[in-house]
Amino acid sequence: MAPDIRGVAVNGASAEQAKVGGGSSRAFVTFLAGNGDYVKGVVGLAKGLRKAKSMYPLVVAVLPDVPEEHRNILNSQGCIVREIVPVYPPQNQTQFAMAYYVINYSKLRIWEFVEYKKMIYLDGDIQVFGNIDHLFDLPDNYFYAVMDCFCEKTWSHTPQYQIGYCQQCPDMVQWPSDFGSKPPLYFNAGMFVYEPNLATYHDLLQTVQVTKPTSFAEQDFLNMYFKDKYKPIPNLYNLVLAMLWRHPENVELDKVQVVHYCAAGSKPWRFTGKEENMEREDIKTLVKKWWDIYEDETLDYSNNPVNVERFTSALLEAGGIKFVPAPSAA
Ligand SMILES: O=c1ccn([C@@H]2O[C@H](COP(=O)(O)OP(=O)(O)O[C@H]3O[C@H](CO)[C@H](O)[C@H](O)[C@H]3O)[C@@H](O)[C@H]2O)c(=O)[nH]1
Ligand SMILES: O[C@H]1[C@H](O)[C@@H](O)[C@H](O)[C@@H](O)[C@H]1O
Ligand SMILES: [Mn+2]
Repeated sequence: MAPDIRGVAVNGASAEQAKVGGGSSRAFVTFLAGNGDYVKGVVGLAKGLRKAKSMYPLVVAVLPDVPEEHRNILNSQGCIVREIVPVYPPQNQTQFAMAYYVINYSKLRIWEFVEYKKMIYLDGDIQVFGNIDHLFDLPDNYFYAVMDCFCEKTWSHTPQYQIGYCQQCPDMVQWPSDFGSKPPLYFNAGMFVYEPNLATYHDLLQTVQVTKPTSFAEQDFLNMYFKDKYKPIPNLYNLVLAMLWRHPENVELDKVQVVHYCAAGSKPWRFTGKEENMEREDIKTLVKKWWDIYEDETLDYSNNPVNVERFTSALLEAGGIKFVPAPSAA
């Protein structure tokens, strides 16, 4: 049987580097909480990354309330399961845009994964339809993510929504001068490229404890914290579905690599088609594409010895050894 090398740093970070940070390896990372159906999203994502022939593993940061059974499913799909301790924001009367957003503060723990030099965070309700490994090559020391859209009802508590201003079409409605300065560019925190770092990690945790929680929870917090390091990347790396009806002129659907099923009613594993906009053909097609990956048994980790070969190859090459795969028995 092929060795299980999922936990091994693909690009050769040493144990010492792993302890202090600055490791040289790369991985995708997602977040999972609770015993509900988001585990399906993560399984879909693991299979999508495999279909896209990504070189890098998927780490799943799980809260203690994720049941053993779900962790086993993730392991059997080749994921690296890492338990994290929940992070709670300071007590407050905040109304989150969605009540469960409070758990997302725990995402801050992923800055602690310093055995990886660079990581790409993806929400569990994201699917990749193309290989995005090249994003790991973006210059270091920035925070890369896609600009959000302010047009959905989840934004109705904000001045942006109330005056109809969206950074996706900044010239349509001018920012009124008596509203103070225009807000800085704001990213959707369902996908981002970042570098784990212990100093940043401790500072994030300290800062969050003295920051008033706001409606988009850690997404608002990360926007505030990284505002000087943020570099927008094209929306084909995180298509927030509402863009399809709010800003179709900014979407080139055939080029989209990463789809974020975040619009109300769009989670593929719960899809009924009944909610507003969910009857659209483009939405139904994207939901079907998610299911095609989720149900494709050839994408299961157990059916992918090639996957193990690819990791082995990357590992050996990092050590200067050329890997020659054994001829297939078929
Ligand atoms: O019961 C749950 C709920 C959420 N999640 C995880 O938390 C992520 C965020 O939740 P959603 O994807 O449902 O939320 P949205 O896409 O609407 O949220 C957006 O705003 C949030 C504000 O907290 C986060 O920043 C999130 O990453 C960003 O995409 C999920 O993908 C999933 O990875 C779970 O594991 N279990
Ligand atoms: O994080 C949120 C969430 O993903 C919502 O579904 C979307 O309407 C918002 O634009 C975004 O900021
Ligand atoms: Mn999401």
